[in-house]
Amino acid sequence: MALSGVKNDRGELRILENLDELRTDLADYIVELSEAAVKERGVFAIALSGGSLIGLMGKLCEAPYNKTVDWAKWYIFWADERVVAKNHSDSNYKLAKDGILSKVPIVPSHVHSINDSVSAEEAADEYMFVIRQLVKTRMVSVSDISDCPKFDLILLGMGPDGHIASLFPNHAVLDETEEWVTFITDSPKPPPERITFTLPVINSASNVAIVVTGESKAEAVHLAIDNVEPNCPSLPARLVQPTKGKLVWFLDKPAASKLDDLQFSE
Ligand SMILES: O=C(O)[C@H](O)[C@@H](O)[C@H](O)[C@H](O)COP(=O)(O)O
Repeated sequence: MALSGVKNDRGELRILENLDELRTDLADYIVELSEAAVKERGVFAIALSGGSLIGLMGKLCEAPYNKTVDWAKWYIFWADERVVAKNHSDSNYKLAKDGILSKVPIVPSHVHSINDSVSAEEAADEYMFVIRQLVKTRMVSVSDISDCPKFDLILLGMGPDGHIASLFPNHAVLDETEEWVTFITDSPKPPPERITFTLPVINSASNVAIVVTGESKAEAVHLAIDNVEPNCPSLPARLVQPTKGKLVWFLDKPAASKLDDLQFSE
């Protein structure tokens, strides 16, 4: 690992030498959290995003991970999903299914994807209902300071504009505090219709990881992590501040290249 440490109150930074190291470190991190959750609660509730994240999780389908993970205990959710058919190339479900879920022995009934045959609003409502049922049975834990679900791990990517899940800069969706899952119909990143976890749910998780690679995101990484003046309060990634949970950033060197006060070991 090139560098790791805690930065201000912005969580733990893991800056990896290259993508291969990042893939391995990310797989080790996920497996460690899965083992801890299964030991403590008997299950592991993990929420995925779309984008490059899924490819970066690919090591989980390889030895030794594919054989050692207790896949039967995994419950899969999406922190955000595009409202398209499940077999559409834009579907985050399809991305995860093709990239990971079809390659490991996950229990099909533990995979909680959205209803793709209704409107974005209905899909968000239904998804919240599904999560509510699983919170009741404690397949998903509950926050002890709010009534929010407490996912064992929420995995996020970040766009060059600082968006995470489908929470975009300067969008009213950032102010949603009542609902666990909401919807948008005007996403600046296509496709326009999406459902997304809200900030209160993301910030109630036991663990949140933001996985960012590439130089095009270096400025957003700087604005999301460093003490910048004027502050960028509406940069969604900056609003990820788990109340009691732990935030970890997985960055490659290009993504970390504009962070203040960092010296890379060569
Ligand atoms: O469905 C989506 O669009 C995502 O969940 C989104 O939040 C994604 O994680 C970021 O846009 C980063 O995507 P990249 O890693 O591909 O840039």
